[in-house]
Amino acid sequence: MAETVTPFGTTGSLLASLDPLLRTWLPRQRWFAGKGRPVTGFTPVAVTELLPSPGLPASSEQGGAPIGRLGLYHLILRVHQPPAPGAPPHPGDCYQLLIGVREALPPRLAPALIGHVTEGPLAGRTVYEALYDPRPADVLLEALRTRARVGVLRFEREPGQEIRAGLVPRLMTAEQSNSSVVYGDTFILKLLRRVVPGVNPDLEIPLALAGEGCPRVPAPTGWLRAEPGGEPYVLAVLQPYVSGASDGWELALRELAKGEDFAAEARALGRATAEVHTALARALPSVTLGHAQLELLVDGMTERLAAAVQAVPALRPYEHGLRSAYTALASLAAEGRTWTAQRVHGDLHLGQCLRSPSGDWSLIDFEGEPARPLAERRMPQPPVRDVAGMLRSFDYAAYSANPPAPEWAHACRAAYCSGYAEASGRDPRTDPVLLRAYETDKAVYEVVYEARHRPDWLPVPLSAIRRLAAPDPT
Ligand SMILES: Nc1ncnc2c1ncn2[C@@H]1O[C@H](COP(=O)(O)OP(=O)(O)O)[C@@H](O)[C@H]1O
Ligand SMILES: O=P(O)(O)O[C@H]1O[C@H](CO)[C@@H](O[C@H]2O[C@H](CO)[C@@H](O)[C@H](O)[C@H]2O)[C@H](O)[C@H]1O
Repeated sequence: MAETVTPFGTTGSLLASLDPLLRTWLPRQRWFAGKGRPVTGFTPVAVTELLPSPGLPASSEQGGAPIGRLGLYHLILRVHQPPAPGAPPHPGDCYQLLIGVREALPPRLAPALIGHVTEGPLAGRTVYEALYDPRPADVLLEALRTRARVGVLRFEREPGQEIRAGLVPRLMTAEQSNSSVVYGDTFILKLLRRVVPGVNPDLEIPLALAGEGCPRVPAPTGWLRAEPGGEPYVLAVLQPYVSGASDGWELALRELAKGEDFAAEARALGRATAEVHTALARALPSVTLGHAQLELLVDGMTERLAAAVQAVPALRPYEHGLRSAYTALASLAAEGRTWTAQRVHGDLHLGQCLRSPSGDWSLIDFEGEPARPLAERRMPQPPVRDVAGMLRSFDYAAYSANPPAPEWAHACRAAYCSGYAEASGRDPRTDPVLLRAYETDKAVYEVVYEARHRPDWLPVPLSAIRRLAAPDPT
């Protein structure tokens, strides 16, 4: 990136001030994907001053008067880390940060502290995670409302969609892979954290579904893009907030705890999934997966299994049994069986389903599995892949209960498939080989995910691994 002159010097001197603080703060963030490896440095991809720093002259580019005693910087930083053991060298992931600068933090912002700057033009000031602070969060909404362009940042709003000024922001505290701010129960802004150049499915898919008039997915109202160095990034998406909604995971656990059946909701979820798939098949291209593509699919699954066994040795006794799910699929492909592939959700589970107070289900978060490369996440896939994700999720709920409730999972899984069949005319259970292969692939992914992020949960996907490796012969 070319050096940019800011009121306190160059982007280089801003980064020099932040560098030692970010090295310790960044790895502690839930959304930081490179945990377990030290941060060894940063390269700026884009640095944008949104509000000038307190006590420093306003930037000539910005031109505006300093607002209060708050400085606000938008950063896209490439984070350097040594590669994971056995992985090839990597230039480092890029993260989006919104950094506030104040002379001191009021107590309500204490959890947002990044650190105190000791050197350079910002010496003596405090830097913090600005999304906690309503003022910077308001700056973002106002920029979307007014379709602002600041430096490389392009704040855009869907034609015909209005955003009311002055909605009160609050940062969501839920565990998530990105960071979201809710504005007055009217909108939710998701700020993507690990960003990659290219078309982001979290904006692409909801926009395509909105174009089809599909009511199952909140339609984007606005978004933030940037094109530093000619590479396009989607950085944030604003959409209507489903006020008073509960997610499917919370609801499922609540019903389980009461010993209640969840089959009616599972059936409604099956219908909602099928409606989204039908709209996606209309909106975006489908392809036929023939022998060559299916071989690639099976190879991918087999490689992920091998990598997972390396990462989590507890999988080793089941490797052979699990692989039989993939060889069965390869055999069908060799016999000439083909499947239609289309754009899908890609990481569908109960937590991605919201039920409004009126009982309608919406699907959210079309980013796909964050660890997979963007090109892979945007590839057409058989819709059974999402079905498998949901079937795993019912199983997850049932096996995280004490005692486990396999009958409950069985009823939900059957009801979900029936609902899907009612709305689409295709019952996923008529495709058992593909379904088992995708369920196996998902369970393997979950084992690695839990080993990395929530080791206490590892027994939940491992119990499914045991069943998938030795399926009931009936
Ligand atoms: N449109 C919405 N209305 C209400 N709540 C939402 C909406 N979109 C997201 N949420 C809430 O925000 C949480 C995180 O959103 P999500 O898109 O899954 O982010 P991430 O990719 O960071 O996990 C969801 O679990 C849900 O509780
Ligand atoms: O939060 P994301 O959408 O990025 O998804 C990741 O985290 C999920 C957990 O929060 C994880 O889902 C797994 O646990 C869920 C219960 O917490 C369960 O409903 C899912 O079926 C199970 O896969 C998901 O795999 C991961 O990508």
